[in-house]
Amino acid sequence: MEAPATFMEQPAIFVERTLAIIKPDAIDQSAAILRFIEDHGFAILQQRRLHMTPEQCSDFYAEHYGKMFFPSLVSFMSSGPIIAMVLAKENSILEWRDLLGPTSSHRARETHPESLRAIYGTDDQRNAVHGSDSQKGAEREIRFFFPDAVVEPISSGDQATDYLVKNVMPVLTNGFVELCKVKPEDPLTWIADWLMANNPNKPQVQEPVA
Ligand SMILES: Nc1ncnc2c1ncn2[C@@H]1O[C@H](COP(=O)(O)OP(=O)(O)OP(=O)(O)O)[C@@H](O)[C@H]1O
Repeated sequence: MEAPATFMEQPAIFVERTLAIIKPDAIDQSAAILRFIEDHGFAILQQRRLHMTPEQCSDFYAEHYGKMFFPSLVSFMSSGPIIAMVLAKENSILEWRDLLGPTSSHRARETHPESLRAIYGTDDQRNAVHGSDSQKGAEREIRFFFPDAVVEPISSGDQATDYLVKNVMPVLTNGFVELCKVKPEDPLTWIADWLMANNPNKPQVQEPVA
C-alpha cells in the first residue's frame, strides 16, 4: 500500500556559525560590508559595536603572542571601534574566509580582486575584516564577544527535524487546516493571530475568584 502523502515536506536545516569582525580601518565602510554580508546569504544573528582595550586585543589574538607584528596588531585593533558579528549560514566558516581573501590586502588585490580585503583593506595588517578559521575557533570567538550567547551548536539535520516535528508541526498543521477552510484575505496575519490564540504553551492565567 502507498504511504499517505505528508502535509508538508519536512525541512532539513544545516547551519554553522562564525565570528566576523569589521576592523577599525574599515569601520567607515561598514554599511557596504554589512550589505555584502547579507547579499551573500548570511544571517547576522548578533552584532555589536565596541572599542577594544589593548588587553582585550592581546587576549583575542593570544595565539600570535611573541610574533614580530603582535605589538602593532594590538595597537591597530585597539585604535578605534570595531563591529563584531555572529554570522550563520551553511558552511559559513569556510565561505566567509573565502570572501575575505588572503591575509595581506596587497596579495588579495593580486590574487582575489573581488575579495573584501582586496576592496577594503590597506596592507598586511590593516586588512579590514576578520573571520574565524575553524569550528573550535568560532566557538571561542563567539563566546569572547557574546558571552551570553547560546554556545551549543544550532540544531541541524535530523535533530532540527525532530524538534520541529515534535514541537511545531502538529499545532501548525491544525492552523493551516483552519486557514484553508477560512481563506482569509491576509493569511499571514490570520495564522499569526490563530497561533497566538491556540498556542498550547501559552501561560494559563487563572481568573481571580470573585
Ligand atoms: N606579517 C604580518 N604583518 C603585519 N600584520 C600581520 C601579519 N600577519 C598577520 N597580521 C595581522 O594579524 C592578523 C591575524 O593574523 P592571521 O595569521 O591569524 O591572519 P588571518 O587569519 O587571515 O586574519 P584574522 O585572524 O584577522 O582573520 C591579520 O589579520 C593581520 O591583521
